[in-house]
Amino acid sequence: MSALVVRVALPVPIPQVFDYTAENITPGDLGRCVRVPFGRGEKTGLIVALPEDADLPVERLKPVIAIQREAPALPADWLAMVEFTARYYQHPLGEVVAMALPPRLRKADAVAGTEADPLLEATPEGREALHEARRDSRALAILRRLAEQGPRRRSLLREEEGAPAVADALKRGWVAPGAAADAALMDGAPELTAEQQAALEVLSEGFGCFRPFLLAGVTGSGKTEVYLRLVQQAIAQGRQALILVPEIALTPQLEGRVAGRFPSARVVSLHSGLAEGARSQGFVQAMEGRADIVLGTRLSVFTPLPRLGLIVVDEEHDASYKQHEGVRYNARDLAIWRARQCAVPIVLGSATPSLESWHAAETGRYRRVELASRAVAATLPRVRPVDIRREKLQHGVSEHLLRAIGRCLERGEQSLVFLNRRGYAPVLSCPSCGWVSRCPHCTANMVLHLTDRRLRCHHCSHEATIPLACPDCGDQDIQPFGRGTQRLEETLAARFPQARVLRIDRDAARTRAQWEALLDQIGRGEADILVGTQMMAKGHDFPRLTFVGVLNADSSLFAADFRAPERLFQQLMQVGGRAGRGELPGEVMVQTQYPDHPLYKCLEAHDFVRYAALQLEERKQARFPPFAANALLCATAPEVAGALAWLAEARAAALPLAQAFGVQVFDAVPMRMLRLARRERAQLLVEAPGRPALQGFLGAWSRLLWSIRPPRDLRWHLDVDPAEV
Ligand SMILES: Nc1ncnc2c1ncn2[C@@H]1O[C@H](COP(=O)(O)OP(=O)(O)OP(=O)(O)O)[C@@H](O)[C@H]1O
Ligand SMILES: [Zn+2]
Repeated sequence: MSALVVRVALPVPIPQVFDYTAENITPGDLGRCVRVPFGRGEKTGLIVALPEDADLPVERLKPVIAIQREAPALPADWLAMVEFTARYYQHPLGEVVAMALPPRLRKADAVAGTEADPLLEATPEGREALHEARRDSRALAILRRLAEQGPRRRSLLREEEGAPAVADALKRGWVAPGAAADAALMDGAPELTAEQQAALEVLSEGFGCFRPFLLAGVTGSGKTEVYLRLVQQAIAQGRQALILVPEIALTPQLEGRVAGRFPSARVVSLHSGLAEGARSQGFVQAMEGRADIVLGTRLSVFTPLPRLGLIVVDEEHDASYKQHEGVRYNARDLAIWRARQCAVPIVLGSATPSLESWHAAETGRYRRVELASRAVAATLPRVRPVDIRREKLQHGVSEHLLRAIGRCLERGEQSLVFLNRRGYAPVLSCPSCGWVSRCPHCTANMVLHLTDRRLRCHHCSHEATIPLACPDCGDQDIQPFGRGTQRLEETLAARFPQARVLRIDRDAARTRAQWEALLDQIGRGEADILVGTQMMAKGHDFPRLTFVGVLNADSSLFAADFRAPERLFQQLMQVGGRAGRGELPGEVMVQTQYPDHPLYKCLEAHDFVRYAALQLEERKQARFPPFAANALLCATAPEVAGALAWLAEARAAALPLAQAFGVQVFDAVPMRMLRLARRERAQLLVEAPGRPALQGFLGAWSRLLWSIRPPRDLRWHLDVDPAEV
């Protein structure tokens, strides 16, 4: 068959695909990258359809330049997924493809590593040879390894023992490819607790069909162990497992733990810190079915997996699953869609599930499985609010908290003081004229960083030197106001001169390597007091960490965003959950001016269920998600008036549609943080009774939006299911 027309998704910011002609096209070319003329230049895109007819007369179409046939074509289910993403998030398909495909594949140069990588095992002849051998050889060393450790990937053996030795052993018939299911071999797994075992039994009933589970397990309950057993079962069935983890959690420690557990499985790890080549290679390995486990952050939800058998989303509530720029997708939600599409079970795990998932479990859409106790520790840590209304704080820290740290030090244990604000002080100000260090480009203050002596805007990264005197009135007595992690570190070091104080925030861990080094240092016990931001809040497991103190939690208690209390509760439960995970009991103190606030009461009682019920009731009254579905239309311009005017036009276009779909389109408003990086911002909210209504409306509305010609300096985007409103 030689179809003539190919339909191509190109990375251009318009919701359109483009037709070209090509010769000798076969159905196998669907999903291949292609180079085409575009405008005055060339572009690379993906063939997304082989239509019978083009939208234009065929003679007016241009021919493609080249089709990349060396690399495998993207499979149909992958195309279906990017098409769904484009449709659901109202984003041009070509840009979704460009985001989801690793650069090397996009560039249409071939990616190495298409070779098969079988699991090798010792044959009966091999075992005999091992017994009879009198002289040692490299090939025998391979046999010994296989006899002791079970089957192993050929590529791993080549790395360990050298390629000639592997070839030699194969030639002699001592080793041979074994069954794929051998990759399920598990190493060093602890025996499950009765509770973990019970959970595993329920979850494993899900294999073979679409079944969404919510694994609600308290901090330290050993959810990871349960995931790993499930992964083992999936691999034993000859299937692949996809494990999604939050941005900050994917460390070599976790990679090592998973790879170490499955010595003969191929584990592909995907995250944003990966070099282009490594990402492309992992992607291809997964796509060709050679990877058994894909472990990765949000983007890896787009990894093609022909033998997919299980999806796990760890810490499913985590904000990093939602992308905040470009294609504003939520990887957890796409993972659910994908599990349904591939008819596989999906496990969403968390100690503090998102209210969306919790509600889905309450209403029976997801099946809830619980782990109510910790795996190792006898109890959950004791949590106490510290009332700071009448106490004189020492540089922001209460005496209660300081004494608890002191006791912890005496016992030789680690403590963590959590303050979600990096830098030395959030602002520099002048006491005589009221000048503050504002960012010239944003509605925000510039943060004082003393380690490198700079003022820095955390929103646009604008930097300035620290003035010696007030720029407005010349007063030399300008002062840092408030505190950040650097100042807290200084305070604690002064109070506990004998202690090793270690600060962990984005400034201390700029690169993945620095972040790793810090975690190793803590793990080796080379720090007594940790000062950390949210980077330290989740996932970590340090058995000697027994005390957690929290500063400045109140600041998000009355925030304007309706999700702020949910996030605060999750964050406090997660950070508190770092205490007392091993044999030693843990303690948590939260400084607050509102010790009787229901949030702190629920936290004290470790009562997620009650807090979730309270929050869901409020959401129901106010018609917030999950009792409604939202979208935001956002516009930015040099002046907010321009953004508001365009949004008003967009709203006028929406009104007739809104009525038809039963959705409400609110007036455009300037954003709370009006200026960001020299642009002013406004948005309008769309509220629908549910996702189907919202989707129906957005589909029709966005077609109109693309047809309203915006002023040249205006930019706009839609955010479907926004994380913040
Ligand atoms: N069955 C078990 N026997 C012994 N140790 C276990 C068992 N299950 C888990 N552990 C250990 O308990 C600790 C907590 O487990 P894990 O980190 O998986 O918990 P989690 O539920 O993911 O916690 P969090 O949500 O707080 O991150 C780990 O050190 C883990 O190795
Ligand atoms: Zn700024």
